[in-house]
Amino acid sequence: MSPAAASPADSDLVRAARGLPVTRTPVWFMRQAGRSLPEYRALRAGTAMLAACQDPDLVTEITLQPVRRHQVDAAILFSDIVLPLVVAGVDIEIKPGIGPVVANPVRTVADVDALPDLDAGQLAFLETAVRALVAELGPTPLIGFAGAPFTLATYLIEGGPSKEHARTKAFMYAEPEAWGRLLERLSLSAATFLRAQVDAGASAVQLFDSWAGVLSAADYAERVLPHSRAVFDGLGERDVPRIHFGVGTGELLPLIGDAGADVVGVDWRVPLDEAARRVGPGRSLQGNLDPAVLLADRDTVEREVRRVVQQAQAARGHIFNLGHGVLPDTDPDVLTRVAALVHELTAR
Ligand SMILES: Cc1c2[nH]c(c1CCC(=O)O)Cc1[nH]c(c(CCC(=O)O)c1C)Cc1[nH]c(c(CCC(=O)O)c1C)Cc1[nH]c(c(C)c1CCC(=O)O)C2
Repeated sequence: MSPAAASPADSDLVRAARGLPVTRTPVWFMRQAGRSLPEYRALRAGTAMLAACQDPDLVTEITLQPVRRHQVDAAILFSDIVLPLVVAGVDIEIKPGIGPVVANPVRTVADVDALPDLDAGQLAFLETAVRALVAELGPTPLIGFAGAPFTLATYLIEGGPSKEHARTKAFMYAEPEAWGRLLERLSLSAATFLRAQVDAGASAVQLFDSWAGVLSAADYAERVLPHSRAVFDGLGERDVPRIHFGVGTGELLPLIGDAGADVVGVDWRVPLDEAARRVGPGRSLQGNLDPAVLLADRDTVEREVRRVVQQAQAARGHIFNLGHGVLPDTDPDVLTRVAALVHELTAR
């Protein structure tokens, strides 16, 4: 929570994303809502993940839990990257400890053409949740999000989580036209999903291209980036900062920015001073504490937080975050301490 901000548009998160002066470095954590919190586990008990994501009361409460507990500077909508597909009618289940599993993976050109499209009219539950959240959050911004076309394609084609994404790449090389159509359709549904959140009051958006780091820069630039750019372009004139994140994207950092981001999310592999050089001027950075560091002793956590804050001085603006999501075994008190430490170290 930014004590000085009167509105989310004037919050430290939005200001840092735009490279404007802040009262202190804003902090939030990817996967801040979720299994690290006992109050989340209690609330979720007996409700399937994707059902919870479509229940406005549960979405609102789960989204607020980490904001209350950790005093972070932003809420992120409780949802999932596969939700637009699920709402459109694709048979997907999120299996605990595994991730999204697709009943009928996309393996042929005909499978691509048979995918249902998302209609904005199917997102009333989402608008209800976002409006309730914005009212509850006051000056604290809500981050809306969507999965980027490539990362969604990996789940659709592999049928579930995968390490190498070999089937995905094989389809990309063997069926370039159908690949282009698939990513185009996924970009349309991601844009519809983001517009619904922003129009209901979200103050920033993050596009998760979690698995883009498995691609070469050349393939990413030619076969993926135009579709991620189309998602951001689909926001039109909506004046909210755009955060773009992937894991293992060290070689892609300049391109991740070029796709239309105000803020480039960086994992723990590239220090933020080096990331600032790769991303270039005109963009802020988000990251990049290794989530595994939170499992280490207190002194290590503090040293690593200080290092991230120090290296971030090379960036136009900095949003403190982890390099990827909170690990389920993380002690939530450590997250609370990290948020407080970042605030203390960076108070202007
Ligand atoms: C790749 C991806 C997915 N989902 C998401 C991504 C991109 C971010 C990343 O790279 O981690 C995005 C996501 N998923 C979730 C959020 C909520 C907001 C937040 O607090 O960050 C966000 C932003 C909730 C969730 N999404 C999921 C959970 C856990 C489900 C549960 O609590 O049972 C949560 C809280 C399930 C999920 N959904 C997905 C995976 C890999 C998993 C984990 C499976 C597991 O470990 O159980 C797909």
